[in-house]
Amino acid sequence: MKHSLAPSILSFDLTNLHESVRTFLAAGAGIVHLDVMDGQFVPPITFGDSYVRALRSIVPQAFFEAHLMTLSPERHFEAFAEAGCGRILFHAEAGVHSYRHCQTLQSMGVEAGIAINPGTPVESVVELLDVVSLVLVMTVNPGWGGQSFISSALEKVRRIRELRPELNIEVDGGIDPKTLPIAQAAGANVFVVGSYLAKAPDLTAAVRGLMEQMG
Ligand SMILES: O=C(CO)[C@@H](O)[C@H](O)COP(=O)(O)O
Repeated sequence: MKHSLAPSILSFDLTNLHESVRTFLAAGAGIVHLDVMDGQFVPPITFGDSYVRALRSIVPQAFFEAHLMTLSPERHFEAFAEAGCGRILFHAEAGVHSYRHCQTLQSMGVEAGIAINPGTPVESVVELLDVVSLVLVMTVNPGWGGQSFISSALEKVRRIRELRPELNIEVDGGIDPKTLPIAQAAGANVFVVGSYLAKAPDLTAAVRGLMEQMG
């Protein structure tokens, strides 16, 4: 099982974002995690596909994943795929046709990921496990960086890992050197990290430190 670090750009200084992205990729982080918020599924609004396209022109080889915290996520699949996202995650809570949406992403040649909020049970995604490449277990309420890790979400990670030993399980929210090993022990193998890296005095050292912990 491959372990990956996915820095979220949400909390980085936007005036210097391109340098931060270059730095964390050069330090070994394998995924650029893009938190797309629409002001409806969650209160804040972040950015859209044109922003992702601009970022991609700076690091054209990087693997981009879009985490759509939007209502009607399917409306945005094409735009984010064309902007260069190799994986698109959407929320199980955002609609009633998740299975079809996963099939749509597969037919577009894009990896599908399904995300669940802290209050959403594993049962809501069990029927999707054959059509996703990743399940994202939120370890904070979606919408903001810098929140505290919700440890009760780990039981969901354990249960999904039992059901699917080979599936990618990503955790997102409050991940830092203290919580990463706990999430990893529960069975997570992809780690979204926002504010810990954004605040790090030495970004390269912080990425390398987390990667060493991942082993
Ligand atoms: O999706 C989200 C928030 O909705 C996350 O990606 C957070 O942005 C992670 O940030 P930290 O909790 O690591 O600060």
